[in-house]
Amino acid sequence: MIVTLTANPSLDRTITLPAPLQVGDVQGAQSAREDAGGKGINVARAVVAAGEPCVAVLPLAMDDPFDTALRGSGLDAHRVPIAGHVRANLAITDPAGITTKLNLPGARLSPDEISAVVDATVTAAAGARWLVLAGSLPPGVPDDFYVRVIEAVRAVHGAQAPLIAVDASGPALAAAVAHGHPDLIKPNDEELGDLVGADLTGADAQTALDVARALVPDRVGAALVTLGARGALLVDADGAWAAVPPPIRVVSTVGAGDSSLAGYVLAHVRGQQADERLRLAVHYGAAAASLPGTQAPAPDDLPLGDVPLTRLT
Ligand SMILES: O=P(O)(O)OC[C@@]1(O)O[C@H](CO)[C@@H](O)[C@@H]1O
Repeated sequence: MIVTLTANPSLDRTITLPAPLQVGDVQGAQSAREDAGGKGINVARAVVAAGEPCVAVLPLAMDDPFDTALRGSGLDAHRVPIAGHVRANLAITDPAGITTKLNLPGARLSPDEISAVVDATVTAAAGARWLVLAGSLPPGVPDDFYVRVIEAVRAVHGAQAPLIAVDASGPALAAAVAHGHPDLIKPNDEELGDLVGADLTGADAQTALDVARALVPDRVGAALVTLGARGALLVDADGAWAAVPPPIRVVSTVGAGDSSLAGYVLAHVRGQQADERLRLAVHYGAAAASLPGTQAPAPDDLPLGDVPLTRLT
């Protein structure tokens, strides 16, 4: 079983434009859709679509309209009651596959609500193979929140604790790497650069590897670094591999990284080796980018074509 925690879920509104976005202009949209989103929820949707059991933990008020979209997704969700309401994030996509994303801060959590989210995650993690901690932290939640969750899960479950993946950015990721020793992190090029104070935007796999090696395995068990259309890099204690996606038509890149993480975890629970985990991660990321909105890919959505892989070390 896989458990995900989304501390800051979002109702993802995607607007598709028939022409490139013109800032400051009035433009007619072609279509719109809404998905129950937030990084951990997106991971959970891809995992469930692949037939693996998954529980998604999230803070959610009883009367939140987000629950309608969440129920529609068919996820097994553990809702931790809070007073605030889920944010709505906006993605605007154009015919060239360029996405503009506007994210709101999210509902403020009180100290009691934060403790309830930690407790619910510890409970849900019993017997799980993976715990995926994903996304930004909402207002009121301190930067070391993921460290707190990791420590609580490991303290309660000991040797039976699940492997823990962290998909975050900025101070939340920095704290998790400095103090939590996650089993896996999944930064993109920019987030990895922020972590070490370097500009890695657009970097190739070898450059990203040189940076990631400073973290793996001393600070994190492994790093899956997504590089957008250039594919991804996997670094663990035993080696490093790079993979590139098959050709696709990009529709919406929102959630592609989440699907990559889902692909990695799915391959891991199926007993696949590091290179095959990376291959499935890249395949899932490509599938998500070829689907509209934050739609999570099912196995049938995986694009045809190879995912060429190179061993780097
Ligand atoms: O504010 P965060 O949590 O960093 O990002 C939120 C978000 O952009 O991430 C997902 C795509 O990865 C979307 O479902 C959601 O809108």
